[in-house]
Order: sequence, then C-alpha cells, then structure tokens
Amino acid sequence: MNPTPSPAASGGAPPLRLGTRRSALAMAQSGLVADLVREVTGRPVELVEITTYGDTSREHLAQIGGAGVFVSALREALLRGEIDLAVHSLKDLPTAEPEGLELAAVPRREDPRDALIARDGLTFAQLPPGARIGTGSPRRAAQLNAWARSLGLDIETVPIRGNVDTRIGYVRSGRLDAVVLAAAGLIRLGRSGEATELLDVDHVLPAPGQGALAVECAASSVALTARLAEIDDPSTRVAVTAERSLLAALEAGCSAPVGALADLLGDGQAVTEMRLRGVVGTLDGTTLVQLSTTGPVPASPSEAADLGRVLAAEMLAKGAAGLMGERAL
Ligand SMILES: NCc1[nH]cc(CCC(=O)O)c1CC(=O)O
Repeated sequence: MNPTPSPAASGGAPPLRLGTRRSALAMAQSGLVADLVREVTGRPVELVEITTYGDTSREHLAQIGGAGVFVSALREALLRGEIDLAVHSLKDLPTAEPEGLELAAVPRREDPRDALIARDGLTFAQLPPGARIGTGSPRRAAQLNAWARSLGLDIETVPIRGNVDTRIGYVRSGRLDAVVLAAAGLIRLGRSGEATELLDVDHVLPAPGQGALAVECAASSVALTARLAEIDDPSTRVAVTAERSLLAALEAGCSAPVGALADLLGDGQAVTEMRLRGVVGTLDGTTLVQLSTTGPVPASPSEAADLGRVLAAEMLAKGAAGLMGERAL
C-alpha cells in the first residue's frame, strides 16, 4: 500500500464514481472496495447505484440468462463513461472479458465455501427425512443430492431465488428446512453467525470465483487501472483464474452445475503447489464427474489458466459435457 497522499495532493481531485447494485450485499462489497480504492488513490469515492435486470426480474436466473444479468448494466455504465469502476461478485462475472473493459483488480478472497442455514441449528447430516433445502443453483443441487445419497439421507432440493434476506426468510418462516448460501456473502453482511454449518469443499465445491470480488474499469482508464493493481491479491488472482479457465474450457455458463476451487498448498514454510478441483454433475446428484490436479504454483495468470484447461480436458474426457445441459427450474 502507498502512504496516504497529503491533503494537498487529493484536495482538488474529483471523486471516483464506483458503480454498484443496490442490494445489501452489493453495497457491502462496494463499500469494502471503496475503502481500498480511497487508500491507493487518495481520492474520494462515491457510490453510484445501478439497477440491473437481475434485480427487478422475478424469473428464475437460469431462464433470464444466468447471473450475467447482474453484470451487464454495470458494464454498460462503464463503457458509457457514467462510472469509473464497477464492483461485481467474481462468480457472477462471465468468463469472456468484453472489448474495452479490464478486470483491474481481484482483492483478497473471502471464505469461498458454501454455508448451510438450517432450522434448529441442524447440520446437513442431521436433517430429517424429507427435508426441503432451498437453492437456485444447479451446482449446489447436484452436489447436495450426491452428498445426501452417500449419507443415506433423503432430502429434496427446491429451486428458490432472491436476495440473502429473502432466502434466509424461507427457513425462518418454516417454509423450508434449510437454504445454502455463499459464506462470503453472510460474512460481508455480518450474518455469518446464522450459518449452521460451513460445507466442507470435499462435499460441495463452490462456484468458480466464489468469495472473490472483481473490480472492473474501462481499459482506457490507464492511470486508474495502474493504481488498482495495488489492491489486486496475486494469490487470489491465480486461483480464480484457474477456476474460471476451467469453467470457460468446459464451455459452461455461470448457471451450469460446475464447481471449482483452486488452493495453494504449502509445507508449513512456503507455498509449494496449487491444487485445482472441479466437479460437474446432474441436478439429482446421481452422476458427478469430480477431478483434481496439482501442479507448481503458477507464475502468472496465464499459467494458471493452463491448469484450468488441462483439468477441463480431463473432465470432458470423462463425460462432463453430457452433464451440463440441465438447467434449474
Ligand atoms: N449468485 C448471487 C451471488 N453472487 C455472489 C454471492 C455471494 C458472494 C460471493 O460468492 O462472493 C451471491 C449470493 C450467494 O451465492 O449466496
């Protein structure tokens, strides 16, 4: 981090306009990034609320084109010069970077795991027969159903959507026995205490990029992009690059039942290797293709992307393509 510039240096600078969705989670994420951006630029940052189609539509995500609908309005505002930077959940960001935009920074990742919020403090294994678990994500449905089968549990996954409050509300009102959400979202909203279990990634691999934020700019904002590089976390960047490259090489969209997680492995002294795990499955969890590969820590994002492509090729050779056609209801 740079030392804070003197008041004189920042005195006349106009505020940077940071575009954000207006959900509580988006505002929390944007607030975090705004603090980081103020630190490295010494400039004031103002939040500009942008409404996206994903926020107003009541249709299911898979039907309106997946989580990319949350992203496009922010990207259009960037391209029109109405905002200087946009903050997205990286897992909602389509893998193809549009012409004229740049993924300027991926700050340090929050916990990538999924969290269970169940009634009566229950864990997954304690859910009663016939338990109904809400999730709009085919990835979560596939892995929860597979996990339940391996435990001899009888559960039903129920498609739901809505913001974090709405989804937790299904449990509080008694309409569902449990819901599954990203731990990172709960943590950023100060609601991690409501989780009754953090799901082990051996059972439920998160979405590629889950828990990480994406700070996007117009490619023409050269000076700003250079400053934002200071809030980029290189370890997070290589991990999410491998995960997203796996997703892209599977030619799966963000609403496909694909999970991926890269983590850096160490010997206690130093990081020595990166492991990338991936999963694709049918919604009912009867068939999963789950593979892992471990290699030297990538020296660059492009090397990380290679690891993603290698694992994708292995998954495709095991029939992954045939499992990705299914959509959530
Ligand atoms: N698809 C919605 C979405 N996009 C990002 C997050 C959580 C934050 C994150 O994963 O970084 C969520 C909510 C959820 O999955 O529970």
